[in-house]
Amino acid sequence: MLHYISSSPLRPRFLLLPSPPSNLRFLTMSASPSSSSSRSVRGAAVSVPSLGADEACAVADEAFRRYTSPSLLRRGGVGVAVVWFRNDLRVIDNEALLRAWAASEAVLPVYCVDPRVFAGSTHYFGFPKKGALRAQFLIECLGDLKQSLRKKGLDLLVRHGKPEEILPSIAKAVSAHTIYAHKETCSEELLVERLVSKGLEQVQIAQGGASVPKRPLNPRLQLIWGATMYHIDDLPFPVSSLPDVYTQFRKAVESKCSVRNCAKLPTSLGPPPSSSIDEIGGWGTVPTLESLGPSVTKSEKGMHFIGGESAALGRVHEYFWKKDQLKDYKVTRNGMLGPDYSTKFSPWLASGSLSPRYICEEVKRYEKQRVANDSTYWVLFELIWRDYFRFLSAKYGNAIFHLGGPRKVVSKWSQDQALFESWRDGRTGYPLIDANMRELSATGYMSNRGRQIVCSFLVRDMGVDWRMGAEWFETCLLDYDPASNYGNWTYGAGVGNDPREDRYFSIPKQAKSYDPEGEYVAYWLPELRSLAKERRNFPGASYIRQVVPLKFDGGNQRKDQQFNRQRRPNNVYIRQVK
Ligand SMILES: Cc1cc2nc3c(=O)[nH]c(=O)nc-3n(C[C@H](O)[C@H](O)[C@H](O)COP(=O)(O)OP(=O)(O)OC[C@H]3O[C@@H](n4cnc5c(N)ncnc54)[C@H](O)[C@@H]3O)c2cc1C
Ligand SMILES: Nc1ncnc2c1ncn2[C@@H]1O[C@H](COP(=O)(O)OP(=O)(O)OP(=O)(O)O)[C@@H](O)[C@H]1O
Repeated sequence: MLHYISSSPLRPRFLLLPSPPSNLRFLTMSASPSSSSSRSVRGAAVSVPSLGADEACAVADEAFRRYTSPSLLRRGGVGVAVVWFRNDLRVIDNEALLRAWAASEAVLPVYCVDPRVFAGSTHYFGFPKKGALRAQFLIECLGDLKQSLRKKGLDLLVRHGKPEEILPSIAKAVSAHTIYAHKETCSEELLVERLVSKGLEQVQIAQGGASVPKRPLNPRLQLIWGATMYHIDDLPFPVSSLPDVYTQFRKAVESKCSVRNCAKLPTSLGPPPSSSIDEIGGWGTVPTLESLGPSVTKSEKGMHFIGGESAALGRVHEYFWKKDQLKDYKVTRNGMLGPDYSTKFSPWLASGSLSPRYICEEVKRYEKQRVANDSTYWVLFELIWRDYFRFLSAKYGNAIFHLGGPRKVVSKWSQDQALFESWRDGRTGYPLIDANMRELSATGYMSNRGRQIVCSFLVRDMGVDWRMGAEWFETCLLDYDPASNYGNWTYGAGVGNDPREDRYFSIPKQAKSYDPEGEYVAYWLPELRSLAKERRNFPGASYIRQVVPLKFDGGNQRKDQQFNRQRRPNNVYIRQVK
């Protein structure tokens, strides 16, 4: 049984900044694939994926064809089933959608633009719950989902409001017997599941068919697991006994479970219950730029991620097959600059536009057709990390959001606003930190290497409450996912479930290893470009004054640097120096 604890009070605050339709963005933002990496290094922004419109459509169509299998599927249900889309904005390998289809004669897909998700504030520090870039990415996901559902004989009903208010009334209007949705694991989402269930208890629908008694029934909420590569039911232990060491978890699942196949699609998922759609006010529209507020200023640098399942399928195709990057992933994955050092699948995984099982099947296909090596395996290794954090969130419940983390570690933290703001805005005086934080604000993305470094700096060198960093990431990240975000932050802060995951990242050492020529910092901080390459990460007095000294300076600190000793934060313990 997953745990439920009440959610935070709502502090509504709309931050939804819409965008042009995704098909338009394919046209306006496409770049020649071969030039994308070098262009990003020189300056211009690149779209991810960087496929032209025709190519993107062809790739998505081909994937849909491969995952359509009319002969294997049977539809034996009656009446109407509703699909409540949440963080599963895809058609391929969407088990909730498929189950609804199999158990009904008509399917109604619904998405609720929930003010708690699109607006409101983060729990402790009141940052915007969803930054404009992620809101925009999600709008694109919804637009694409609507189009894909239409191609499959359905459509997407879009309503603004809370699911627990919308879904019961829709279920009543269309006489739905079941609402299918994917199960979540964190308390905010679990609360909504409970409220929807409760709301449905108040609804009575008459049963159809001559052979069944006419006693009215409540529609029910059927929750399905679908967020991870390994299915929760296939784990060799109950989630409550999940190992606290990642390697133990990984070895157990790799040796004892297999990844289930992606669910295949029928040729058509239709029809929708069209007769009742007019009665409930029509299909509604995906929020647009005009309807939802001011536009977001697009960064002229870095990556522009395109939302939606079609773009996700395009990125898998581009990274694995077209650019043939998969075979080198393990070597390149610690990079920071350009679109191709890592897969960039995370924004689509977080919105559910991409199934991790689809990635797994594409890895296997690549291994058969091209090459199988450490790199091809390593993408799966990383996806197991993602699974692990998701299962940990089910095991530990709200403890992953608490200051002491799952281990209830007691230590002193500062909530110094000025220090935090210098970190948030990329003004710490450390180019590696500032460049990463500026990339995050400008694009909604930061490399895994960057995330580890800025996390370590905030919690170790500044001694600032790690939840401030985690909540800022929650605001900004396109790939924000509560389990992965708070899971990684608890590790970085040394309060995670595994006491050994407690590391200090030395900035001079990281700069030398991962940005030896200062290309990354000079990209985001152009004022450093004129310096000699080896000085870009160590600019001394020619750059902003450093707001705190480093705990360990790796022997690279210049003697003439001025530190503001008053600001030196409370000590946090450090177990390892990396
Ligand atoms: C402080 C911090 C916060 C983070 N917050 C998030 C978050 O909110 N959402 C999120 O998806 N990832 C988060 N990560 C993990 C990781 O940084 C991103 O998943 C990764 O950078 C995404 O880029 P990519 O898709 O190119 O990754 P790749 O290197 O190509 O990896 C492939 C996939 O593996 C998964 N993965 C890789 N590393 C991790 C990891 N450490 N934890 C969980 N999954 C992983 C992701 O799904 C990723 O898309 C965080 C890491 C840190 C250190
Ligand atoms: N998906 C999520 N994303 C971000 N934060 C979440 C998510 N799910 C839960 N949380 C946050 O975790 C918080 C931790 O809950 P907590 O145990 O603190 O309970 P609480 O009722 O909020 O009590 P308190 O006010 O004492 O913190 C939740 O209130 C919620 O804001």
